[in-house]
Amino acid sequence: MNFEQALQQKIDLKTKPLKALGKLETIAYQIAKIQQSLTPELSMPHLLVYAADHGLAKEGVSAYPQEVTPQMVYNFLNGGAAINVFCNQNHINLQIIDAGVNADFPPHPALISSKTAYGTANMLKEKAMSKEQLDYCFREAENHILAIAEAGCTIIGFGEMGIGNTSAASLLMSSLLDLPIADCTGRGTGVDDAQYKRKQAILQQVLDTHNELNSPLDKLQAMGGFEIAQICAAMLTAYKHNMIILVDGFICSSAFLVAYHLNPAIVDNAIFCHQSDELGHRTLLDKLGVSPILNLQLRLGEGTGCALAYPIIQSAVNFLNEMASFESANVSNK
Ligand SMILES: O=C(O)c1ccc[n+]([C@@H]2O[C@H](COP(=O)([O-])O)[C@@H](O)[C@H]2O)c1
Ligand SMILES: Cc1cc2nc[nH]c2cc1C
Repeated sequence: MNFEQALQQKIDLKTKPLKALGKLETIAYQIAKIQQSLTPELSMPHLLVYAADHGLAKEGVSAYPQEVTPQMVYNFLNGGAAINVFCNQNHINLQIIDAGVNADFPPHPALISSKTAYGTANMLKEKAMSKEQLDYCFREAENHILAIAEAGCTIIGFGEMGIGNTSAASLLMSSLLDLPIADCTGRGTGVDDAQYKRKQAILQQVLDTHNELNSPLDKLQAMGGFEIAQICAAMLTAYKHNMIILVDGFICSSAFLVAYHLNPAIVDNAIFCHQSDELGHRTLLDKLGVSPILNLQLRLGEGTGCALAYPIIQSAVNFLNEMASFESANVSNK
């Protein structure tokens, strides 16, 4: 019997009707396979929130002003945001990364500075970032994930904060999946009908400006954001270290999409935690052929979907490790 067969048998011989633990069985199988262990472990869960500002925000593509990005970073550091609450509840180590916010922050134990610049350039006029800035994003994220992996973390979730970043995510999705921008663009923080029409028109203009680009990295450079680039690199590095990768909502999924185009095998280690209400996320997940754990109509970001799905992932690992088998519990199997 090979490893996969032994694993499936272990799941099937638990005291339950065949397949009765549904998606928990799929998650347990995936995690055991990643770790090549019939007794997998979730150790030192981390959640990293990458924050950055976007030059395109000047075009009025968000319902909120750009200052909200640094203000929310302070909120994260003071423990007042949704992600703080859910990480505390589930004992997940939370760190905030300044990937390129348009403000300076005093040192804080939960804050890592990987500041690329004070926000990206306006991609309607030029590429969002230079090649050097993209390289910096990759170097910083790789070093950071390496340190977390070496400390013994086996499961890592990613979140983001950045006014304007649904625009970058929609552009990457449209360009990488070759879909009309209308199928990839939602209301983000909640733009009204007039702003939504304008957002779509501006994003179409950005696509037309950068339509000569072919490689995923060139698209990321032209239409991404510093937080999206660092998350993409962090996910690729987490995969290299065989970590379990928790993917949050629309923006994190767009970062994953870039990573997937660079290394499709990454999907083996990814758990999609939540289907966001942001228009386009459902299509993106369908295109990847994945099915998320939760659908709670959230459209917040911050990694909240990961933190909320974490206890379900724990339950999947725990049933595999702790539940009795038909034989050990003396229960008749058909
Ligand atoms: O994660 C999601 O699915 C999601 C969907 C809509 C909005 N957001 C959050 O809202 C911000 C981006 O929205 P916007 O309208 O400024 O592009 C950013 O801080 C995200 O974390 C997040
Ligand atoms: C208040 C606020 C909190 C957020 N958290 C993630 N994105 C956000 C956007 C806004 C506007």
